[in-house]
Amino acid sequence: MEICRTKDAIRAWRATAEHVTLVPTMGFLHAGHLSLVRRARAEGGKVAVSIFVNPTQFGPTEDLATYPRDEARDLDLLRTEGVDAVFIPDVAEVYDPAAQTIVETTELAKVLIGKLRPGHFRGVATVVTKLFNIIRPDAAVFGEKDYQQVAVIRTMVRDLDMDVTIIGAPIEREADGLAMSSRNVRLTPEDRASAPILARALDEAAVMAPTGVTASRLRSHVRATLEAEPRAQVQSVDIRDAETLETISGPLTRPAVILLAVKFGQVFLIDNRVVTPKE
Ligand SMILES: Nc1ncnc2c1ncn2[C@@H]1O[C@H](COP(=O)(O)OP(=O)(O)OP(=O)(O)O)[C@@H](O)[C@H]1O
Ligand SMILES: CC(C)(CO)[C@@H](O)C(=O)[O-]
Ligand code: BAL
Repeated sequence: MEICRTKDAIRAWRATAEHVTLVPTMGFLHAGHLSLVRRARAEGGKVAVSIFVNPTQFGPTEDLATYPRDEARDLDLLRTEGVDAVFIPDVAEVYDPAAQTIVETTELAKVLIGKLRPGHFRGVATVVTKLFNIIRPDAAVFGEKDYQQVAVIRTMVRDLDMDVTIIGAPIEREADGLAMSSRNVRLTPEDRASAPILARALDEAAVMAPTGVTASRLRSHVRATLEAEPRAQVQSVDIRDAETLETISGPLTRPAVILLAVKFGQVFLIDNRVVTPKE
């Protein structure tokens, strides 16, 4: 496995590969990330993984300083997975302090998580553009746990005519349903025990969705389920068109996605589920 810390090094590796699928990550890898690596492997060709905790997608009061990191363990896991190259630059390698250019999906960046984390999707779109320009992958895999992030990337690629195929990969969960996340390790034991409430609320919603329930009734039910858990600080519960992320009112007529953001202490967790109405 080639470990590349500079743009020049990963570009030199790229020049030796015919077809490359990239898995962008912020490290502290878990089975969710490894499922993306396997999805990338299924494309054929070479697999590259980037590990970069991108400062521009964190707000000033967010957890950049405490974001979990373990480079040696990450590299071991990727080696075991048979990854061909890892791009693991430091901040100075990625960002020129004199840079002026940003990439932003103007509407999508403002709603849902974008409202809770202003500037977040500008940071994501900009760094993913840079990663695409540096590595020039044919395809890139993103997890559907970050549902809005996948929508932002797809929109950016379409709007800017980027020649990269975007692949969404399903959410990997712990045995009790909690969506895997690097941030889960920062939950206290009590919060960890309560956190599967997100998945339970989504499971209940999936059962209710085909009964002809309205979007607002479904949303209230999910919110009430979450609020019944005293440790959960509910940040947002949204029901949107699964394809366009537009708001929905009245009975569900098309697949909808339920998007949750909940804090436990200082730990920000997200989860989502696509539900289908009655046939
Ligand atoms: N449970 C999961 N199942 C599938 N994909 C996942 C899962 N968790 C993260 N990913 C995907 O892995 C990629 C890298 O994500 P990232 O490194 O931010 O990990 P994370 O676990 O989501 O961390 P965070 O604590 O920031 O939420 C993203 O495309 C993300 O959607
Ligand atoms: C796509 C990404 C690697 C960009 O920093 C990040 O947002 C993530 O890990 O999901
Ligand atoms: N997976 C999303 C990265 C972040 O929370 O900043």
